[in-house]
Amino acid sequence: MQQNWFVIVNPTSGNGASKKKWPLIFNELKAQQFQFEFSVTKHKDHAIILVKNAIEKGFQNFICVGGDGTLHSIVNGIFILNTPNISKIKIGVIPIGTGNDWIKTYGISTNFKTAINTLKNAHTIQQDIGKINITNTNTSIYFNNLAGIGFDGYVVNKVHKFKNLGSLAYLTGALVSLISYKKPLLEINFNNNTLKSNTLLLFIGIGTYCGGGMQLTQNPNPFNGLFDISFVKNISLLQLLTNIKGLFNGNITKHKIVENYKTSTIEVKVLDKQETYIQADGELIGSGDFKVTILPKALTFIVPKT
Ligand SMILES: Nc1ncnc2c1ncn2[C@@H]1O[C@H](COP(=O)(O)OP(=O)(O)OP(=O)(O)O)[C@@H](O)[C@H]1O
Repeated sequence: MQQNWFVIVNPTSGNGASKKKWPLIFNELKAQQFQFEFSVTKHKDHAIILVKNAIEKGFQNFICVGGDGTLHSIVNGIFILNTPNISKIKIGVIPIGTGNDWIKTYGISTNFKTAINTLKNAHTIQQDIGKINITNTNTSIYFNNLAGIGFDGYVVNKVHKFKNLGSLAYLTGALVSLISYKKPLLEINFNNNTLKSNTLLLFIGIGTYCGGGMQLTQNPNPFNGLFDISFVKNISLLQLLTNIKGLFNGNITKHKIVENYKTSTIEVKVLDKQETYIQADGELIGSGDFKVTILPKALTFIVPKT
C-alpha cells in the first residue's frame, strides 16, 4: 500500500475501550501493510493540533480511532486551519466510541478488522459539512453529522455520567434530564419561515443517527446540500416513554409533536435569559444565538461500498 496514513487515537473513547484495543488495531494495521504514523490525544480537542501538524508534514489520509467526538475534532482541524487542497484529504474511521453515530449512516463496522478492510478498499464519498457561527464568541465550528440546540445539548452535558452504559448512555441521559430541563424561547429563521416558541429541541441533521442510534430527523441526505430539520416544542415524559421504539426506528419524526423542514441555512436567536446548550456531533460547543450554513460535498470520507 503506497499511501501514508496519519492515525489519531483517542484513548478515552468508548469509556476507555480505545486504549485497550489500540495495540490490537496497531498490529492489524501493520499486518495489513498500512504505512502510518500515529498520535494519541492527550486532552479534549488535541486532535485539532495533531491534524495541523500532520498536514504540515504532508499527510492527506487520516484514520480516526475513536468516537463521534474524535471525528468531529479531526473535521474541525481540517476546516479551522483552512487546509489547502482540502479535496485531497481523506478520512477513515475505526469506530470505538460510545454512540458511534456517524458511522451508522454508512454501515462502517464496529469490528476493527472489518473497518480496516473498508479502509483498504478505499471507496470514498464526498459529503456535506455544516458550519456553525456562534454569535457571542464569533467562532466557527463544523459538524459532519448532526447539530442541535436545546434538550439534546442539555443531555450531552449530562451524558458523561452514563458512559459506562454504552449505547444506552444517551437514552438514559434523556430520560433523567427531561424533568429538570427548562425550555428557552427561540426565534428560528430559515427559507422565509419564522418559528417562535419555547423550544424543547431543534435538530439540524446531515447524517441519519444520533444519541447512540436514534433517528430524530425524518429523511436526511448527506449529499443533497440541505439540512434535515426537526423542531419540537414539547414532549411529556409519558410521550417519551411510550415512543422509545420510535426514537430508534425514526417513527418519532412522524409524530405530531415533530415539525420537519429542509433548508441550507438556518438562524437561531435566543429571546429570553434561559441558558442554552448548542451541540455538534455530540460535543457541547457553546450557547446563545447562532447561524448554520451547509458546505455541499465539502469533505471526503472512506466508507464501505454499497
Ligand atoms: N486524552 C483525552 N482526555 C480526555 N478527553 C479527551 C482526550 N482525547 C480526546 N478527548 C475528548 O474525548 C471526548 C469523547 O471522545 P469520543 O466522542 O471519541 O468518544 P465517545 O464519547 O466515547 O464516543 P461517541 O461520541 O461516539 O459517543 C471528545 O470530546 C474528545 O475531544
